[in-house]
Amino acid sequence: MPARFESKILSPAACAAARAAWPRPLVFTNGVFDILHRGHVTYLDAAAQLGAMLVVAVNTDASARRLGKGPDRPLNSQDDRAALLAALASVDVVTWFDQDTPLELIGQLRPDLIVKGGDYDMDKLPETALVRSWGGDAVAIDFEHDRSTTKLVQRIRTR
Ligand SMILES: Nc1ncnc2c1ncn2[C@@H]1O[C@H](COP(=O)(O)OP(=O)(O)OP(=O)(O)O)[C@@H](O)[C@H]1O
Ligand SMILES: O=P(O)(O)O[C@@H]1O[C@H]([C@H](O)CO)[C@@H](O)[C@H](O)[C@@H]1O
Repeated sequence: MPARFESKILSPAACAAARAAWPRPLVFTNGVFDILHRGHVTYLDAAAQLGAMLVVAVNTDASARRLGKGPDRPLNSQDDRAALLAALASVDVVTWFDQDTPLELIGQLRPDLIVKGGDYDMDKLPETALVRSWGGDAVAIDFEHDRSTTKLVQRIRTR
């Protein structure tokens, strides 16, 4: 019996087909989310409160590997990373992208707001100009918890 949250995980094509019926404002965020931590779930809850629906896009394993976060990263597969995100009450839909950036997917879904954590300067992201081109906006949510997957991996490795 699949867990109820599995139905939140949609392909990019399914998202593009469904988006016209989605409530607005539509909030979009993306990331690798390799080992989910308190910083992730806190910013995702804040992102969800900025609109009517939150879509989270994860990098495929191949895309994540090209980011250079570490030779053995991601540790968790795309499917597992998507499942953990889908299990969160603040997340309405999880999808994925195989490119180096979510630019193409954002162009297909046309969200009203794109969100990242406070480690990003949104004005430097190409996706910001894209979302602003149709009147949307881009915000970075300040960290409330000093966590990172890399730090967790390092702690596990040096125990
Ligand atoms: N401590 C944190 N608080 C709030 N948001 C965060 C935090 N860490 C990462 N984020 C955000 O979570 C999303 C996913 O980031 P990512 O998967 O790179 O997390 P990470 O912990 O930084 O991982 P890594 O250490 O592997 O880079 C991004 O939008 C990022 O801005
Ligand atoms: O988990 P991360 O490293 O925050 O996710 C990356 O975010 C990048 C960001 O959106 C700037 O474009 C993105 O390009 C990259 O593909 C990862 O999702």
